[in-house]
Parts: sequence; C-alpha cells; structure tokens
Amino acid sequence: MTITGDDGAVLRLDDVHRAYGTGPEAVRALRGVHVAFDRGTFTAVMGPSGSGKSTLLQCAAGLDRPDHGRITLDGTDLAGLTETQLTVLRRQKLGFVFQAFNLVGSLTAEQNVGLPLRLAGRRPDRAEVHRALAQVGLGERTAHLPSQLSGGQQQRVAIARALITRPRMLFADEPTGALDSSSSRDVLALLRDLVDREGQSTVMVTHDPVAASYADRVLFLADGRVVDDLERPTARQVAERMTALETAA
Ligand SMILES: Nc1ncnc2c1ncn2[C@@H]1O[C@H](COP(=O)(O)OP(=O)(O)OP(=O)(O)O)[C@@H](O)[C@H]1O
Repeated sequence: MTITGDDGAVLRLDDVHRAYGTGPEAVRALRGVHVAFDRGTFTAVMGPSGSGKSTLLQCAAGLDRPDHGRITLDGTDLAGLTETQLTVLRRQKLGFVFQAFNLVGSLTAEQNVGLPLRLAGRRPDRAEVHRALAQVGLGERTAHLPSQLSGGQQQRVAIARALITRPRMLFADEPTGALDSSSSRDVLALLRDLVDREGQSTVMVTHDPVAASYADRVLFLADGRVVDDLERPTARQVAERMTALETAA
C-alpha cells in the first residue's frame, strides 16, 4: 500500500490504460486517463457511446483493474490491494447508485438501507437508518417495499443505502436513466444538495446534458481519453460539446 501526499484529491487516476482482449483485435477502452477528483465536489462524466465511461468508473471504483497506470483513493494505491482488500475498501469507502436502483424487492426501504451495514458485519442502528432515509426525504416511507414506491423514491432509497456507510466517494452510473424528467430533477437536486450540505464527493456517469449541468465539473471522454473538462457548464454548453464529439466520432 503506497501512501501519497494529501493534495485535496480523494481519488486520482494517473495514466490509466485498459484494453479488452489482446493483439490486433484488442479494444483500447482507456488510453492514458489522468484525472483527480477533489473532496466535496460533484463531477459528471460524459462522452459518446463506447468512449470509455463505464470502464473508467469500473476502474476508479476498484471493480476492474487497469493494465497500466495508477489509481489512488485517499492516497492508497489500489494496485497494492488483494481482491479481498479491494472488496473491503469498496464496502467501507465507496457508495454506488445504479440506473436500475438495484434494491432487494423483498426488503423494506429500511432493510435495504441497512443492508451495507449488515454486509460489514454491523447490526444496523434504526435511528441511523431512519436519519439516512429522512435525509433523502423518505422519513415517512421506511416500511414500504420497493414495489410500493415510485421510481424516483426507489432511487432515493438507493442513495440512502449508498450513503449509510458514509463513503469517501459516491459513484452514480446513469442514476436518472430510468426516471421521468420530474423524478430526475428531484434525484439530481438531492445529489447536488448532498454535495453542498454534507461535502459528499460524487462522480456520476450520464448521457443527459441537463443531469451533467448539476455537477461542479463535467469531464468529456472520447476514444478512451479525457478530451475536455468544463467547470459549471450550462446544459446547453454540455449539449454543444457532446454534439461536437459525436460528430467527430
Ligand atoms: N468486457 C468487454 N469486452 C470487450 N470489449 C469491451 C468490454 N467492455 C467494454 N468494451 C469496449 O470498450 C469500449 C469502451 O466501453 P465502455 O462501456 O467503457 O464505454 P461507455 O462510454 O461506457 O459506453 P456507453 O455510453 O455505450 O455505455 C467500447 O468499445 C466497448 O465495446
């Protein structure tokens, strides 16, 4: 485990490469990504289909290992960790939110939110779980099953579940991809609020320029590289940049 200096970045990727397959058929999904995610900031990752967004998220979250380069979380070099250590790090330090919510259908909102604590060998503290649900505006819905909640409410339960371990980084992969525009706005406003109020460091992959405009910063990937980095852009600026990248692709 290598400890590097504390420079304000919670997560850092240095010259990260990842290819699928070998030889002339290999697909080079990431080709030298350099990026640092600062503590307490909200970053959106955009790019044309196949540009490497999911691969970047998977590598950054320790779900996949790069072929080359370095990924450090809180100064810990992920390459130095065994699979078991990586699993523990993910459980303790990272939170995940997915497009399809991924809640357990037979468990209530309260039980779903308590799940990461159970996985970590802790008995969930009811007050703590209720606080997490109240934080996402669902204090009244603790006993509901996912099927008794709207899509937006289910995503908010998933966010409460991701935050219960107080992760160093929250990864959101298309968190509004399955929601209507009104529920999407609620979920994005919630993510924004968690960054502003709690200092929750967040990285979100999205195809939606409106969603990206909630972030502090938008990274654009093309052909496995970061090709642009905009601070607090409007949805229109994001859409224009995306159109230019898609036309060039
Ligand atoms: N397991 C895999 N095996 C082979 N090729 C893969 C694999 N996963 C991804 N790829 C390829 O790597 C490249 C980057 O894929 P990735 O899923 O990271 O892109 P993306 O930007 O997330 O795309 P999308 O927006 O369509 O989800 C693509 O060319 C893809 O086909």
